[in-house]
Amino acid sequence: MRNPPVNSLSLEFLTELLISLEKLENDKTFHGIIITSDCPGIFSAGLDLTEMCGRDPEHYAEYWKAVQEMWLRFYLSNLVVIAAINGVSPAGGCLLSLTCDYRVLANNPKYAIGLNETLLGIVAPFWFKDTLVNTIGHRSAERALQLGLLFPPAEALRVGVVDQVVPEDQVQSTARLVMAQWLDIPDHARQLTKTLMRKPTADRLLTERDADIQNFVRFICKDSIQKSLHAYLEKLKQKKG
Ligand SMILES: CCCCCCCC/C=C\C=C\CC(=O)SCCNC(=O)CCNC(=O)[C@H](O)C(C)(C)COP(=O)(O)OP(=O)(O)OC[C@H]1O[C@@H](n2cnc3c(N)ncnc32)[C@H](O)[C@@H]1OP(=O)(O)O
Repeated sequence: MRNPPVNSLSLEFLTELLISLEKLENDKTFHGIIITSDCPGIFSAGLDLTEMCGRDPEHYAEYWKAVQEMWLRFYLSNLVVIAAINGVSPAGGCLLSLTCDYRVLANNPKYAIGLNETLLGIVAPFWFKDTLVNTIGHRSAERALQLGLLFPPAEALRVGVVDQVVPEDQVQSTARLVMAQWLDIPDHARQLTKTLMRKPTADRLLTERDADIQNFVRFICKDSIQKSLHAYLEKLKQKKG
């Protein structure tokens, strides 16, 4: 991912990600992809706050549809998808990694990962929640979501948000080793098993997709939510000054 400075998932970047995924899926010489970051120290800052702040309802609806599409397409991809997480990964950045089949995280205490939406005064939608529950179980997910926990590497491994923590200079090589193991499995059997495991979760969003967009638009348009997102963005900008 190369969307400096922080790989935020803007509408344009999400569209590029989806086009890239589609191209790779349509090229039958590809069997797997490794998602990693070109921004030093940052895997992805998550959803782009500027797409959710000070825009009109039509824009929010279009943006949310793209976020849903990203989740659906990566979560259900027939390719083996591995996240080589070489930086901090809050909220939507964590969600993107949770769509992958395997997560390797660099062992740097700054590289926290988690769904921290509540800390921003927002609520992780049900499909964010379902993805986390499927990964770490109900009790751990409930605690992590309510408290908006961002896990440092050792904790992330203990709770199961990531599958492996390795020294920073070994993230890419480890992801490639893991990819080789996954690609050794007969493709059709692995793909069908992935579908079996993930389709019920994806189907829930597919059947409630329009309602989920409407909920998002209603929620994000609230004055109180706009105020807190605006204040949060300002705080991020002032950090430098
Ligand atoms: C009732 C149920 C209804 C259901 C409703 C559902 C509602 C759900 C709604 C939303 C869900 C959202 C999920 C998300 O993903 S929200 C985004 C969460 N992300 C964050 O909190 C991360 C914020 N960023 C940071 O913490 C830092 O930027 C960090 C990634 C740690 C990098 O730090 P650093 O290297 O120091 O860089 P800066 O902070 O200086 O940032 C550089 C510039 O980038 C801008 N920035 C940062 N993050 C974002 C972002 N997520 N979106 C847009 N822009 C971002 C930052 O403002 C700086 O900008 P500038 O250079 O102009 O000052």
